[in-house]
Amino acid sequence: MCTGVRFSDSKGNMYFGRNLDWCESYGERVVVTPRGARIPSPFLGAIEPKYACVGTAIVVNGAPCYFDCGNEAGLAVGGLNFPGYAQFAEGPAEGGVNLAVYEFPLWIASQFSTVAEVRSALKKVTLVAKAPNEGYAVAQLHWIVGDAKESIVIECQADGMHVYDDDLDVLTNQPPFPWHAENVRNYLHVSNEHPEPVTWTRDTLKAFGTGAGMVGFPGGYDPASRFVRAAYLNANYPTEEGEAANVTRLFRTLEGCSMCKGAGKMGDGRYEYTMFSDCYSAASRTYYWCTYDEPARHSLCLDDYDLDGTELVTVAQ
Ligand SMILES: C[C@H](CCC(=O)NCCS(=O)(=O)O)[C@H]1CC[C@H]2[C@@H]3[C@H](O)C[C@@H]4C[C@H](O)CC[C@]4(C)[C@H]3C[C@H](O)[C@]12C
Repeated sequence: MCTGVRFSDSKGNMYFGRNLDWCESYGERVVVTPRGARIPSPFLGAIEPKYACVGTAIVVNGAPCYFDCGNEAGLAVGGLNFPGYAQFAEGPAEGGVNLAVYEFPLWIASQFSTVAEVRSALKKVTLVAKAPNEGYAVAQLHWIVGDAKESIVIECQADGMHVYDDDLDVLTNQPPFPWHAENVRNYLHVSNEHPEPVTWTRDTLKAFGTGAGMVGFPGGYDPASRFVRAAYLNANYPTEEGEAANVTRLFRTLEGCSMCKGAGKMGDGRYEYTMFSDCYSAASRTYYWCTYDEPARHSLCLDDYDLDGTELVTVAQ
């Protein structure tokens, strides 16, 4: 499963990241798309970036198929599994903007600078069930898109595209986002306060220790439990100053939702675990990541690259 999180620091700088929970690698890399790149697109002809972006992707026939990415203007997007609900158009619609599912994150990050712009542009978009080539399936995803101010969730189902304001700034997996937003209301009693002693009959009861107000906090790896955990941790993390502390905040929040090998099997018997975690810092235009086997963080700063270049830059993850 996957978990995505967004927040802004006290100066209004966005941090956006995700856990990639899965069982196998696709040979993904960290990929920079500069403004001068011309990305082949099945329905548009080419995507011409207005903004350079960086994220984790596979590159198929010159097209970066991003799992998630952030751009130089401070907008970021992540795709998370949504099987059983995701449904895309069989073919392109007449008029409007037709996009293959795999190019959606690139299109968002390369064309827009704010969530408001994306929300408005989506009115004309049809997402078409098209894979990058015959070697891949169409990914069954929904997406979280964030900027310095807000985030939205985009879900395409049998009845069309839904765009939800995400006032919790988190996303996990199925069922649809409105269900998770309601389910969180079951956890209003969960609190970080240390409970005062109470008297029941003639007994005075004292808390065992820190976390006593969190009994009932869901600990599972299922999407609903991770959604509640991510929303609670994101809402309660104390304000931090500076890039390093805020990057740590993002990674620690994700860690609170991460999956350890052995704990949960997929339907086909393989273990699912947090293969990598990442964080895009809009202020420094830096993409940070770490993997399951190597938890030390790596980073790539967009400013270190020629953002007017024409070639994709690919870095081992
Ligand atoms: C599996 C990943 C999502 C992880 C997740 O949410 N798991 C949930 C598990 S569960 O169902 O809820 O059990 C998704 C996120 C991005 C996806 C990839 C990206 O969309 C890029 C290409 C797109 C191609 O169509 C398929 C391969 C692919 C390389 C995708 C493979 C896979 O679907 C990825 C890696």
